[in-house]
Amino acid sequence: MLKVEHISGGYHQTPIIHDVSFQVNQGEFLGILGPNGCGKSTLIKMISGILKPSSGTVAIDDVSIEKLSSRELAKKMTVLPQIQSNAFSTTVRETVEIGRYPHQSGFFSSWSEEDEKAVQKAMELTDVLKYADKNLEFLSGGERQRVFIAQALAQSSRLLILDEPTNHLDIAHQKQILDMIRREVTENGLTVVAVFHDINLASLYCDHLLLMEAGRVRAYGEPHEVIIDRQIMEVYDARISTQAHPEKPKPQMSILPDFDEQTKEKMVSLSNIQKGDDYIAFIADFPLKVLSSAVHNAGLGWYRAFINRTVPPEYDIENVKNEFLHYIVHHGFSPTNTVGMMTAVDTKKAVMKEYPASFGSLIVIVTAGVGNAIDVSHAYERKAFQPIGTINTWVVINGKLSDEAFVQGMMTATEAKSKALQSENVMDKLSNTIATGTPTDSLLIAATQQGEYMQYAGPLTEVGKMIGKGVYEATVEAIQIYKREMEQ
Ligand SMILES: Nc1ncnc2c1ncn2[C@@H]1O[C@H](COP(=O)(O)OP(=O)(O)OP(=O)(O)O)[C@@H](O)[C@H]1O
Repeated sequence: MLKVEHISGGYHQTPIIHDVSFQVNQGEFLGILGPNGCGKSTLIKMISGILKPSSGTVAIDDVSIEKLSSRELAKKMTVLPQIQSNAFSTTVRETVEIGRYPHQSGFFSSWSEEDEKAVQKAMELTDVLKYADKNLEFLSGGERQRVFIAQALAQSSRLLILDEPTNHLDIAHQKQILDMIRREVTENGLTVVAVFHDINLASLYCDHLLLMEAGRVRAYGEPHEVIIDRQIMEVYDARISTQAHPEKPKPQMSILPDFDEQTKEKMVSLSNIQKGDDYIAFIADFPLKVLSSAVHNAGLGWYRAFINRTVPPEYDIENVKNEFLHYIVHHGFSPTNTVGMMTAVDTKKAVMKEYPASFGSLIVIVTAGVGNAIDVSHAYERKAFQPIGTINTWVVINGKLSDEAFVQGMMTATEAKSKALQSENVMDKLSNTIATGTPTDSLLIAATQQGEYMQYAGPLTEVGKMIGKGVYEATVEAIQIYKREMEQ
């Protein structure tokens, strides 16, 4: 559809673009990224015929744009430049109607039903119909932006070139406009080239990305091939870190700030533990990075408090999310800053241990109910699910863990827990084999993310050794407490 081959050029004698080539097929969305002044807008001007390259060619459907008249070009390609916030004296409808000019012929108005429909549809898609008769000067920057997007859509060409289409827009309208453009791309074969400053939006909505650096192509490919930590950091000269998007296979990045408000390293200890009537809590005065399989706020996040509460055996598990939220609020914890777990055993009997270590220290807190322990390798033989009986394990580390260390820490802790069940001869009553856990065990690994950096937490690392020893010893003790209770 659009083929750019070896274009170079700039303004007067100043070269800006150097040997840029790429191709966009029909029904594809290409995002152009790059730092301020790298030449994105200049490239857009060259693609759209506003600025002539000193060498190289731009072709649409294999026809060089130089061979097309401006009206022919406008029918094939719509260009929405960066919007300037000048005063405008036209109405929204009149502005959108301008998009239909390439379709008009002769001196006399040839406004057709098709023109009318295109204008109406464009205003509907961009949510500006409600301002149709308002003057542009009375609209906000974001509302105006949507009017110009409507104008571009009304032009009904098959190729849309947009320079920062979503700046000025709030997140709801960014999403609405980009969802709408994406739908036109996927369902109706529209081809789009757009400049983005927001790397995450570009990753989310584009099929391919072109990353520019000083007028050249630094990287081109699918978002995962372009949004790579080191590459983005080098091109933008800013520290970032990439993560998975929660729903789509499109990498997202976070800015890593270079300021540090904290002067003194903060530590946690067993003194951070508080016991309530029916819960045990670990409360820090700063957030810890946490990976957990809790009931409330599971997954990876930053939290200041963890609670493990006792619930009665007849607890209604169906309503657990809502009920737990109410419990947290009712007990004065912040619902967005607290991780919550539950157990049928008495949390006052939780085993709490602290281990000094070369990297800082490690705290382990375990509650164990093993009445319905199972051997995971025989679990497939079971039908009924008995939710009562849980081993809840917290491992809190004074140290800084990498993501892989968090995952390895979970593995190390799980292995240590299973070994404790083996040592204590806890049986799966159905298979009559040694149990490995219970059906509802929860695990939490938390780290202060200060002090020594630890890349790994496997069994033979310093932190892994302490996790193995601590979780094993605490779980053995918790099982022994449980057994004694059962005997009484
Ligand atoms: N009309 C012009 N005449 C001369 N130089 C220009 C002109 N327009 C832009 N430039 C220069 O060309 C270079 C690239 O500008 P361009 O606007 O293409 O960058 P950009 O990547 O779009 O930047 P931004 O992210 O800030 O919008 C800059 O150094 C700029 O000063």
